Parts: sequence; structure tokens; C-alpha cells
Amino acid sequence: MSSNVRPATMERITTPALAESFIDQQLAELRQQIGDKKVLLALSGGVDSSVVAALLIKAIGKQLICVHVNHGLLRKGEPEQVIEVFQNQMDANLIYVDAVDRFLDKLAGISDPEQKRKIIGKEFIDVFAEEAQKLEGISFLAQGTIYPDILESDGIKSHHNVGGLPEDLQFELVEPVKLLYKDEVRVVGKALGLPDNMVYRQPFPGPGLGVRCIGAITRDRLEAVRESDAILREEFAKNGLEGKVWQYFTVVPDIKSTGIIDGKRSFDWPVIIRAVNTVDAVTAEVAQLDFGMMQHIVDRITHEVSGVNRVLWDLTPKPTGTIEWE
Ligand SMILES: Nc1ncnc2c1ncn2[C@@H]1O[C@H](COP(=O)(O)OP(=O)(O)OP(=O)(O)O)[C@@H](O)[C@H]1O
Repeated sequence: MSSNVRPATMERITTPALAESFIDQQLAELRQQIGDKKVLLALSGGVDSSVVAALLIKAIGKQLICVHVNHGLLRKGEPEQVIEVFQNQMDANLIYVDAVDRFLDKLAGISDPEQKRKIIGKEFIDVFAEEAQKLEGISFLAQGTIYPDILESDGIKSHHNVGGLPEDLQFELVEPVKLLYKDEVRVVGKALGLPDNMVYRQPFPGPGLGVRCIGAITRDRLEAVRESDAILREEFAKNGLEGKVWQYFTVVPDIKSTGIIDGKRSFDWPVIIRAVNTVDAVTAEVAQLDFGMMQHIVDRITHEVSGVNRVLWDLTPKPTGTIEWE
């Protein structure tokens, strides 16, 4: 599939049967394009790259090499899930790179959000390029480009998901879902047998939890973000809100306040909760939630997350607040 224009006749993939026929067609095309050559894929565990991985594993098995970079800014359980699903269940060729120290050392003391984003982006390219250079005989780079990425880049040149790779690492691209919209990618992912929490995953910023640990990232505060986020996601799932509320997450700012924990004075961080609905991410409204559930989440976070004595709920729509804090 080389054209970057979605044919007007292409039916929207909304059912398992349509997904199966897309998958069959793609498997044939991928085998034809790739032959017996090798393909490299940066696998984040997000829905786009996961669907591309699952398709390629079906099409070419061990000729696909997936690289998953744990930069320390992933949500709780994500790196483990990538290993479980792709290595253990699908028997993929998976390179797991533990780059946690490398990223967090580079980010130490950096409080400017733009600089944090730049460091995370550059470090990711460096780590991925280093892994690619260790490998031999790679001909293709697979990417989870989807149709909105192409539309955003004017449909002229393909949007480079892993942009900025060095010149000597310019592979031919394999982009099997580039003509699909996000909802279609999810239907295809489900048909490929990916777990629901991967297929219906809420949007997650590229720099991960790094932009929710406000200001200069420290390991203990990052852990408070990760643990509180896990509790929030667990409670939303229990209450049937997964896939219903568009985006919900926690933020931990670099300030402390006085509180009382177990009868003793504490001086700890607050956790800020943000839960919003949007159609186009241009504007967003705060999700209206059951107050009892909100109180239960506050109770769990203040009792289970170390270093936290308070929870604040962000009730600001966009505008004036953006969805993320940084
Ligand atoms: N931690 C990671 N390890 C390996 N690859 C990654 C990682 N983070 C991002 N990538 C790669 O960079 C691409 C763009 O990342 P971005 O965070 O913008 O996600 P995305 O476009 O929503 O795609 P996805 O749904 O696959 O995460 C991903 O599709 C993936 O190929």
C-alpha cells in the first residue's frame, strides 16, 4: 500500500468481519513488500505501534524486531505488559531496553517543560538509533502512522513517527495502518487479539509521565505520579468509566503542604486529578463524576501513595487550562 490517499470507496472498518478482511489483505501485501528481509519497529505499547507489531508478527514472525524503550516515564505495568503480550504470548523478537537511569539522569534538575520534552525526545532517538546500529541486515522500519498523521502533514510526505533518525539509518518504511482512523485501528487491534486495555488505551503524551511530574523530575515524586495514576485508572475501570471518560490522569506539582498522617504532622505533596471529555482535543470539559467515587479515590491515594497528604481535583475546562499541565 503505497498511496497516502484513502480511496473514497474504502469502507470504514467497524466490525470484526471488516477487520478480518483488512488483516488478510495486509498480510498478503506485507509479505509481498518484505519478502525474507528484516523489519525494525519501535514498540511503545500504545495502540498504533502495538497493532502494527501484531500484524507484522502474523505476517513475517521473527523477521520483525521490536524495540521497547523503558525510559522510566511509562505508566505502572506498561513495560511488563509489552513483554507479556509480545514476547510471552506472541513469541515476538523483542528487545527490551532498560534506559530508566539514562533518562532520569539526563532530566535531573531540569524544570523547564520544553527542555524536558526536548531531552526526552532526543534521548529516545539516541537509544533507538543505538539499538538499530547493533543490528544487522535491517531493510525496513515499520511505523504506526495513522491517517490523521498523514492528513496533518498535508498528505504529501508521510508523517515520521520516529523522526530524527540519523542519515545512515534511513530505512524503507512499512506503514500498514496509515490509511486507518484511530477507531478502525482499535477494531483491527481487537481482531488481532490484543488486550482491551491496550486497544482502548486513552491518549498518552509522548514524554509520558515526565510532563505530569511538574518541574524538575525526582524519582520519588515520579513514583507518586505513577502510583496515583494506577489507582485512578483502577477505580475508573471498576466504575465502568474506562473508554467513557476521554482522558484522566494525575499530576504531582513540586510543592508541599502541611497535613496529618497517623496522628503526626506531615509535610507532603498534593496529587492533582484531571478527568476531561473532548471531541477534538481543541476544547475540553471536565467530566461530571459521582462524588462518592471521588471521595473513595481521594481516600485511596492519601493512604496508599507515599509522600502524599492531599488530593485536589482540577475543575478547569479547556480553555482556559490545557488538558495536560505542562
Ligand atoms: N517507549 C517507547 N519504546 C519504543 N517505541 C516508542 C516508545 N515511545 C514511543 N515510541 C515510538 O514512537 C512512536 C510515536 O510515539 P507517540 O508517543 O507519539 O505515540 P503514538 O503516535 O500515539 O503511537 P502509539 O499508539 O504506538 O504509542 C510510537 O508509535 C512508537 O513507534
